[in-house]
Formats: sequence, C-alpha cells, structure tokens
Amino acid sequence: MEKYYQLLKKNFNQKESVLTELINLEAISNLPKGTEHFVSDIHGEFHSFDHVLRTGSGSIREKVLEAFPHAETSEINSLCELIYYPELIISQLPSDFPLEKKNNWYISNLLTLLTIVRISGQKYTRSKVRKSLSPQFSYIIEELLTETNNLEQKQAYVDAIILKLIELEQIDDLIISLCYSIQRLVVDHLHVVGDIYDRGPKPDEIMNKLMTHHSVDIQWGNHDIIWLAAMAGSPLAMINVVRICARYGNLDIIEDRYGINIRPLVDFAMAHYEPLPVFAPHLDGRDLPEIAKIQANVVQQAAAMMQFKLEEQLIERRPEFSMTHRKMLSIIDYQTLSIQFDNQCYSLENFNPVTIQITNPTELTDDEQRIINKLLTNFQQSDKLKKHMDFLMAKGSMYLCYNGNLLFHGCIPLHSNGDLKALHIEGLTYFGKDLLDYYERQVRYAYQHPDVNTDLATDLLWYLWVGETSSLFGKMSMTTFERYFISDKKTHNEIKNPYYELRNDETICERLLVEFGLSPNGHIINGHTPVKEKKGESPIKAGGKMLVIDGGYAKGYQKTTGVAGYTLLSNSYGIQIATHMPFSGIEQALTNQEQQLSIRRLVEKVSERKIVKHTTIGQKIQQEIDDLTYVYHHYEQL
Ligand SMILES: O=P(O)(O)OC[C@H]1O[C@](O)(COP(=O)(O)O)[C@@H](O)[C@@H]1O
Ligand SMILES: [Mn+2]
Repeated sequence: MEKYYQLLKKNFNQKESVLTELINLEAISNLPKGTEHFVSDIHGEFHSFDHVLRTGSGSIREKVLEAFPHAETSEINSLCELIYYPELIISQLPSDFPLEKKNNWYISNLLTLLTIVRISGQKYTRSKVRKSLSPQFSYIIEELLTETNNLEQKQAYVDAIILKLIELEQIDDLIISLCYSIQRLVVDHLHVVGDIYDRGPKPDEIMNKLMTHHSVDIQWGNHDIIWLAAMAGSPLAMINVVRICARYGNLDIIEDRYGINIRPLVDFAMAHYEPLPVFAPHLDGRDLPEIAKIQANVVQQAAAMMQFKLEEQLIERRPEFSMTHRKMLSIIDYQTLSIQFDNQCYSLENFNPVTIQITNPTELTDDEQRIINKLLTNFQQSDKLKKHMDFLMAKGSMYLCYNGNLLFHGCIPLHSNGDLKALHIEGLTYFGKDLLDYYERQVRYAYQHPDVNTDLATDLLWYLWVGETSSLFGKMSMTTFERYFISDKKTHNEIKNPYYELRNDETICERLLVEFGLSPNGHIINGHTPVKEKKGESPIKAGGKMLVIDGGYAKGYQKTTGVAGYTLLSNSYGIQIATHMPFSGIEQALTNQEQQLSIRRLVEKVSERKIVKHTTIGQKIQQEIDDLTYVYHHYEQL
C-alpha cells in the first residue's frame, strides 16, 4: 500500500498540487449528477437512433425552455432544430440573404447558443465544460462565455469578435461546434441496452456514431452476440448473420458496408435454389432491384440449410446444452418430406433438400464447406468489422450495475417458482450473477481465440443465441426451422422463460437486484421484448422497479408495439421514460417536434437532488479523495 501511495505522490510535484486536486474532486462530488440516457434494440435503424441522440429524448428541448421560458413555441422549435441538425439548418439559409440580415442571424443565434451552453454547463466543473468544447474554438468560446455574461458593458467588443468570425468564414463551424457541445453537455452518459445489429439497414453507422460518443457503455444483446461470435470464429453464427441479412434484404451490409465478399455464396445459392415466397426478404416499405430480391431470397435458403446442418453438429458435440430436440434434419423422413415431433407429424413445405445427403443429412457438401471456410476468413479479415467488434468488446458486457440500477438486455433465467435457473456445464453449476459472469468470461475467451471454431467458449456464443438458459435469449427454443418449413402456426410459438411473467412482481425484482449486490431500491432496465403498448402493456412494471425500453425501433415491430421505441432518462431529479413516435425523416420530425415525443412519464422523483457523490463515479472519486488525503497528510514521509 505504501508503494502505491509513493507512486501516487509522483503525480504531484508539490504538496499544494495535492490540495488543489483534492478540492477539485470534492467540488465534483458535490455537483448534481449528470444525465444518463438509456436506449435499446436499435436494430440497424441509424436515422431514428441518431435523432434520439441529437434530441437527447427531449432533454435539449427542456434545457432550451429552461433558458428561454417566455419564448414563443415557434422560436423554441427553430432553436431546437438548429441544435439538433446545425449543418442542415445552416445549409438551408437563403442564398440571397441580405448581408445585414445574415449577420444578425449569426449574432443572435450565437448569443442564444452561448446562453444555452452556459445553462447546460452549470452543473459541471469548468474543466468538464472546456472538454466539451471543440479544441479549435475552445479559447474563443470561453472568452465569449465570459463576456456575454456581462453583455451591457461588452456589447461592442462581443459584436466585433462575431463580425470578425463572420469575415474569416469561421462562424458556421463555430455555431456547429457549439450545437454539438450542447448535445454533449445535456446528456452526460449513454447506455445502450443491446441489439444494435440485425433487421435494419445501417448497424455500422450506429457503431461509427457510438465510437465517437464521449461516454457510452453497451450491454450485449442476442443480435450483437452473433456478430461477435462470427468474428470470434463461429462458422454457425456467421452463416446465421448472413441469413438474417438476406431475410431483411440487407446483404449490402456485409458486402458493401463491411467489404466482405459473398459472391461465391450468391453464385452457389443462385445455382441450387429457386426463389420461394416464404423466403422473400422483409423490406418494411423499402424497395430493392428485382435481382437483389431474388439473390436475397435464395441466399437465405442456402444459408438456412447450412445453419441447420452446423447447428446439429454443435448439438451433437455439446450434449450438456440439452438441445437434442432441435435436431431437425436428422429426424426428417426424406421419402415423404415430413417430420414428427411432439407426437405429431407435419409435412414440410418450401423444403429443398438439394444439398442433403440422406445418409448423413448434417454434413456440409464440399461446396458448402468451401464457401463457409472462405466466408469466415473474409468476415474475420474485414478491418471495419474488426474495429466495430473490438469496440463492442471494449465497451460491452453481459450486464452492468450502474448508479444502483441493473442493466441487461434479456433476462435472468428463472424457474416458474422464482428460483434462479441454472446451467450445468463441465461438472459445475451456474445461476444468477455467477451465470452471467460465466457467460461473459466465455465471450471474452472466445473473442481472444478467433482461430478456434468448435471449442466450448465459441459454442457457448451460439448457446447464448438459442439456448434455454441463455440470459440473452430468454426462451425455450428458437423455431426458425418451423417458421420456414411447417405451416401449422402453433409450432412457431417460442415459449418465454418464466422471468417475463415474474418480472412484474416487485419482490422478484428486488431479489434480483440484491443477487447482483445492489440495494432493492434500484431499478432493472431491460430491452429485448417489444412492449405492446397498443395492447395496453406498459414499459413501467413492478411498481417502477422494472423498466423495459424495447419499444421497437425495428420497423417490423412497430405494428405490434404501436410506438417507435422508448428511451429512459435519469437525471439528478429522477427517472423519466420517453415514448417516441415512428421516425420518417428529419424534415417530418422537425415539423412535428412536439408530437414526436408525445409522452414522457415520470417513473421516479427523488426527494433530494442526486449529486455525483451518490453515483458509481462518485464512489470512485471518493476512493481517490481518501487516497489523496493520505498522501497529503504523509507527504513528507512518503
Ligand atoms: O422474424 P425474425 O427476424 O426471424 O426474428 C424472429 C426471431 O427473433 C427473435 O425474436 C430474437 O430476436 P429479438 O432479440 O429481437 O427478439 C427470436 O426469438 C425469433 O425466433
Ligand atoms: Mn434481443
């Protein structure tokens, strides 16, 4: 310990510097807690997500209203538009704007934005506000922030600076940078509660945006895990990723956005499969050229068949996964093309066994094996995908305890009596927090060993996608096979883990919080299951202990949910849940600003304003304060 204090002391060249730092940390601890923003189930819908981030789910508007309580709604709207989309709004300024009018527009907006920066920065230290400013302009902005506070006496001076900035053509960039500083100051931290990938067209842009975010963490979703698994060397997860992209007409994500060559697979699929209606890509209102639709259709079939074969191979080598009931290809009667399970016989439809060898139905043909090998190499060699997956690993985890709340995507597997449901593996038993910790260790191990394809850790990544005791899946089994090939809808049903009933119970939620070492006063924050608001379901459950924020960014789900997603905001005053209406373009969102965020529900209001000291970061700061206090008192002896 003494050694540690000696090392710590080395960061300070004199005793007074320790004192300065101590005072600085003490000051931070006593400031109001920053705003946390929670989003989940973004599913590739970059533009809606981007809009939610830019608006801080209504937090920006709130700040603007706080700054200008008497302004007309139209003025508030224009100001919000500018803060959300500064580049767009500036580009739309009339080209024949008379010079004086233009200058006035700049002067008045700049002054307004400075006021909002000042108000948004009030609860932070000067150093934190400085960090939020673009380095290029931080000196000028700080100067302006000080002088505009005292405008009567300095009006001429401030006007002169602004006119100079206009003359030097720097004003646009300055305004843009101020708008982004406001966005950053208003929302201090972002939590992404899983499912960035699949279904929607632009997961890569979401990842790019997250990578530039000032403060973010991610709780992995089942759809993120399969992409991670592909990079970690699972051929099965990789072909499933391809299948889902084909299913949603998104093969360009793989080919163009990630630069992964899938031509051999496309050629193979075109040669062996015919387009069938059940494999028609789900386009949710988008359109694709006819040839792309045909390719997506047949690629989905080819990929599905490879997936089912590889999955049965995995089930065979992992009896401890208890998935033998999912061995579909082995129990098909290939004479009659029918299948028998649960004491019933079903005839298969749309099932093309062209690559199946009846004596060994789960073996890949030489062509399939070659395609899989090549594809996996191409996936693992995509620099862009590697960067995104590295980021998911660095910022992500199976769950997170943060400021007294427990965040995870899917569920904590339970039995119907409320007991924690266990996974038995390699002679050991894991449940509750231990289970999620075990999964996380396996995910990290598999990711660090991308050259091993069939070891337990890599196979467990697949288990997380479909396994009965997976905390990310939360259902008995995934009925992809039945949904493609059996028309009887009752076989499509995926039975949910009892968790999804039990989580409505406050006592269960409290027990789970305690299981994760938290106080029962915290909240559980979940994504994963779309909240069917249309049918009267509420995202606020168990007396506010359980908050489910999957409202369906994914377009396909909006029909069932009736809304386009929830987000959660937690600031020093309490927790609010915001309901978002479907996003259909920036222009429309800006014209209907008030409707876009129609409902904001208060989940909890704190009796005493929360300060940094009460947060997770506050605990770390307190540790630093304790250590530095020791160094300060023993400075001479160390
Ligand atoms: O309709 P699709 O895209 O095939 O998805 C259905 C599958 O997605 C899942 O719901 C998992 O995805 P979510 O995590 O978005 O719920 C599976 O349980 C189900 O089999
Ligand atoms: Mn999910």
